[in-house]
Amino acid sequence: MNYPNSYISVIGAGSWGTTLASLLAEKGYDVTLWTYEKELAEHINKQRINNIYLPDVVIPENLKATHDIAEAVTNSRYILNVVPTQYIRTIFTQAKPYIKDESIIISASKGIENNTLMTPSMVIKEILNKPVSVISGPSFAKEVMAKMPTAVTLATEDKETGLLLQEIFNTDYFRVYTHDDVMGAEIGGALKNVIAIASGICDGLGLGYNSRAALITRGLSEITRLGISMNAKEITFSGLSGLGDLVLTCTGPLSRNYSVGYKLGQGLKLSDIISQTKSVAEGVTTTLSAYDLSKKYAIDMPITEQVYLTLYKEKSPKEAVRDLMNRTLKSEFYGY
Ligand SMILES: NC(=O)c1ccc[n+]([C@@H]2O[C@H](COP(=O)([O-])OP(=O)(O)OC[C@H]3O[C@@H](n4cnc5c(N)ncnc54)[C@H](O)[C@@H]3O)[C@@H](O)[C@H]2O)c1
Ligand SMILES: O=P(O)(O)OC[C@H](O)CO
Repeated sequence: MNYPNSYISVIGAGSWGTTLASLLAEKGYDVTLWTYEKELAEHINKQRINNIYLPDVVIPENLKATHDIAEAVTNSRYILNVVPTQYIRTIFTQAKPYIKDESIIISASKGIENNTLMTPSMVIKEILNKPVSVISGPSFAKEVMAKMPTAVTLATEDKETGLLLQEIFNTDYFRVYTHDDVMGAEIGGALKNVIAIASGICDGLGLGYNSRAALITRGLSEITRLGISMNAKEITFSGLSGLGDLVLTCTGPLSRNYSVGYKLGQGLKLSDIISQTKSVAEGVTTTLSAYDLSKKYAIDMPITEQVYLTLYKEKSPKEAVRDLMNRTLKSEFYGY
């Protein structure tokens, strides 16, 4: 199939970048996948396998990998960011001189930058001075790569770009819905990772299904409160990038964030858990940002606070659960 302006760069060859790059290559686009690791680009080009982040799955022949950021972005009409959040600023600053003015930028990363408290699209927009669209929602890479039915949100600042990107990403197993709330899509996608750590902790402690349902519901409540204060739309949090991704990540053992929490609940130390894998659990660093955002906007975020104390202040998971349950009693909904 031939598409006009069909060059697409995918920046970041973790499991999600590799999956989205493969999906686009299978649709017939000319896809270049930028890898942080030099040897990974060589391996993908020779063996058609991402042996570090997504082994056992064959990568389409028309996908080219490169470790050279200039080569990756120079001819591209579309540039898709899939770099873990804390590295986006460095990588896009390096890429900036080679990115064409007319390029369309999309971000698929889910986190909040530490210290600046900016979402991925805010970071990239600051560097490139252009609008950035966001693709988010319940989407485990392994399941998308296996072509299991998946639905996601594509949030854009303008409708025309939304319709264009919807056509580009949509397949018969990857259903793309347009939306206009970039901030809401990113806040939901980033903060669900924090609640997923809490959900994993509960399961690791063997606390049953009631606690998990409570965490999902009250987690959504605190994510929504923060999102609204950051000018996101309330309705976004009941959509795919909000509730949808929260449910998936809090209940699916495929989630890296849930798995970190589960191991913490079983008594392992955070530093040991992280050192055992090359994969990123964005919730670990995003917890710091989420905690800072709750203070900045004066929003009550009790689950986020307990995850922060557990990850960074050596509070035991059991004590965190006890303190969550023993807070001052209150009404479920403000104003009722
Ligand atoms: N994996 C999924 O199912 C999935 C789904 C949706 C969104 N996401 C999001 O996509 C983003 C990328 O996650 P992933 O799962 O593809 O990654 P991953 O955990 O599979 O791989 C880690 C990635 O980090 C990169 N990396 C490590 N050190 C780096 C550095 N110093 N500079 C730049 N890059 C470095 C690696 O090259 C690799 O691409 C995250 O924000 C994640 O939340 C992931
Ligand atoms: O494995 P996780 O916890 O990073 O979650 C992956 C995706 O964000 C799920 O939508």
